[in-house]
Amino acid sequence: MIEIKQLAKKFKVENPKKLSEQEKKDPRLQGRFFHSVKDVSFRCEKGQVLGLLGPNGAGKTTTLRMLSTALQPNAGSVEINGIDVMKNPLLARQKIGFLSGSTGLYGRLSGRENIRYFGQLHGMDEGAIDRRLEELIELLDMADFIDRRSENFSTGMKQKTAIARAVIHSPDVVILDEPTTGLDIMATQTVLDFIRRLKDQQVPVIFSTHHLDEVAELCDAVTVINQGETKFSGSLAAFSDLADGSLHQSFLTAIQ
Ligand SMILES: Nc1ncnc2c1ncn2[C@@H]1O[C@H](COP(=O)(O)OP(=O)(O)OP(=O)(O)O)[C@@H](O)[C@H]1O
Repeated sequence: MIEIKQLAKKFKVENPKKLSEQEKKDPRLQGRFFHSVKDVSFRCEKGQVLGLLGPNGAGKTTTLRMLSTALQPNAGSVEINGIDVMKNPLLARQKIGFLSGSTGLYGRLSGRENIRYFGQLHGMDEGAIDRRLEELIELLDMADFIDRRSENFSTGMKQKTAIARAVIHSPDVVILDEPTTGLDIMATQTVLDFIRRLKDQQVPVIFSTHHLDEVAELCDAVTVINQGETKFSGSLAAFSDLADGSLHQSFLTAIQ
C-alpha cells in the first residue's frame, strides 16, 4: 500500500522571464516561488492500479518524482507499506520502481546491459538478474532488439527498456510517468498488459496519463489534480459517477 498525504513542492523561479504566459498568470506563482504541488493526497492499495490525471502543468510529474524520492517535498508525507519514504529514502528506493518521463538510457550499452546495470546497482546477484531479465524480455516483447545498442532504439524500444530497468528488482510499488506517451498501438498494448500483470501479482501501480481509455481499461482508482491540488480521489466507479458515464465529462467536472 502507498499513501501520500498533503504533499507540497515549490520551486524558486531563477529567471521570471523564462516562465510561460500561462505560468505568469497561474495563482501558484507567488513572488519568487512557483508552488507546483500545493496539496496532493491519495492512496493506492495492494493489487490496485491508480490513474493520475490532470491537465498539462497540473503537477503530476512533480508529485511522482516526490513519491520516488527523486525530489524532496516541502511538506506532506509518503508511506509505502508503513515505511516513511522521506525518513528512509534508501530503503524506499528498493521498494519502488520508477519510470520517469525521460528514459535516460546509456546509448553505448545494449538494452540488456542497461537493464543489467540497474540490477547490479540494486545489489542483485548475476543469476537473479539473468532470470528476471528473461522474464521481462518475454513480457515486454523485447527479444528482437534487446542486444542492440540502445542509441538507435525507437521510442517504443526505449520505453520498454526503461520500464524493464525500473522493475528489474521486483519492487513492491511501481510508479510510471506517462508510460504510453509516444508509443504505437502495439507497444501501448504491451505496456498496458504489463501493468495488468503487475496488478494480478498484487503490486500497486500508479501511473500518470492523458488517455482516458487507458483509465477505463486498467484503473481501479483515479486521482485528478489541477493547479497542484487534488480535485478528486476515489474509485473508478465514483469517478465515472461524476458525470453520466463519460470519463471525459467526469474529468472536466473534477477540474472545475
Ligand atoms: N524544477 C522546476 N523549476 C521550476 N518550475 C518547475 C520545475 N518542475 C516543474 N515546474 C513547474 O511546475 C508545474 C507542474 O509541472 P509538472 O511537470 O509536475 O506537470 P505535469 O502535470 O506533469 O504536466 P504534463 O502533463 O505537461 O507533463 C509546471 O508549471 C512546471 O513548469
